[in-house]
Amino acid sequence: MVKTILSINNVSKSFGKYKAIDNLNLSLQKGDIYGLIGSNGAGKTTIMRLITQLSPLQVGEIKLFDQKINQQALKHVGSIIETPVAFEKLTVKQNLKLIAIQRGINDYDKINEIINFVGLNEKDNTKAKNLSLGQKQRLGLAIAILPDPDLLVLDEPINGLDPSGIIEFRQLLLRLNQEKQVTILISSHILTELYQVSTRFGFIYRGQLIKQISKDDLDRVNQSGLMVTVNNVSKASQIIDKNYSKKFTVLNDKNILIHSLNVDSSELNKKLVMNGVSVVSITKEEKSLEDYYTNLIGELEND
Ligand SMILES: Nc1ncnc2c1ncn2[C@@H]1O[C@H](COP(=O)(O)OP(=O)(O)OP(=O)(O)O)[C@@H](O)[C@H]1O
Repeated sequence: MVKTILSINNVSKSFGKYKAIDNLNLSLQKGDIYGLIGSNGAGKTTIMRLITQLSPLQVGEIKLFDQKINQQALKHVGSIIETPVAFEKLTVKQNLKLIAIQRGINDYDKINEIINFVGLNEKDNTKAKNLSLGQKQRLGLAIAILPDPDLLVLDEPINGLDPSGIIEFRQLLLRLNQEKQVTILISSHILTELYQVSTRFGFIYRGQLIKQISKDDLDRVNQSGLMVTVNNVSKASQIIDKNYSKKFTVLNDKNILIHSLNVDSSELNKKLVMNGVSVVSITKEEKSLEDYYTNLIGELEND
């Protein structure tokens, strides 16, 4: 059964006369890794601050685990929003102990388990202020997951990480999601990375959710077809036209794009070669999340 973890209903938020969030509706189902995408100032952090009650709700309703947000429900939410929350003068272990005391967690073995999980075992006695940026992000994640949250809210958690740090952080998130069934709301401007972790995407534009799409649907929409590279496009296009009832576009003197992936490329290859066309390649042409986002925003800004 699909279980709704978070639902944001008709939420608006203004700062003075400026409407930062405008009648937003969004929901997360259990197991989602929901990637929140939008340009600078679109409203992503504001949404996350409203969910975690760092910012008071003005209009609309937010439900966590099917109840109105309250302190009890928030105990099941971990977050990294803006700066990580560690105390600089405390060590990694002391920071986690403090959170354990605050949250009434008596099982101190769990602290070591989490330190291992986020890969800070060699730094457990290092003060937070002496950690590298990536290690600080890991400590932030450790603090967020110590209370075993059902929902993690992560605002640009991979900012500033080096390439291997990004890969490790991604693996941590996927493990949390798959092994501990944690639902995750995550924002990032690194769309290639967001694409790799997310199961659904929400696009925020000027405080509004302008589009929501699952990864499967995105992949379907983004598969733009088969790119056929040949030495003779006019002959090749006649063969394609004669044998396939598919739309295609001759892009230049070497390339033809067939607007479908539902074509057997080895059969096509054989037909072309048998008719004297020499085939350089036939490749699947897929667009990226970034292409999708750029198109979406481009359409809005040209309206
Ligand atoms: N406390 C505040 N007072 C006044 N304006 C605010 C406040 N917090 C946010 N805003 C405004 O609300 C809008 C949304 O900001 P928000 O931080 O949510 O954007 P964002 O999508 O997270 O952007 P970024 O990708 O740059 O982090 C911005 O125009 C911002 O200036």
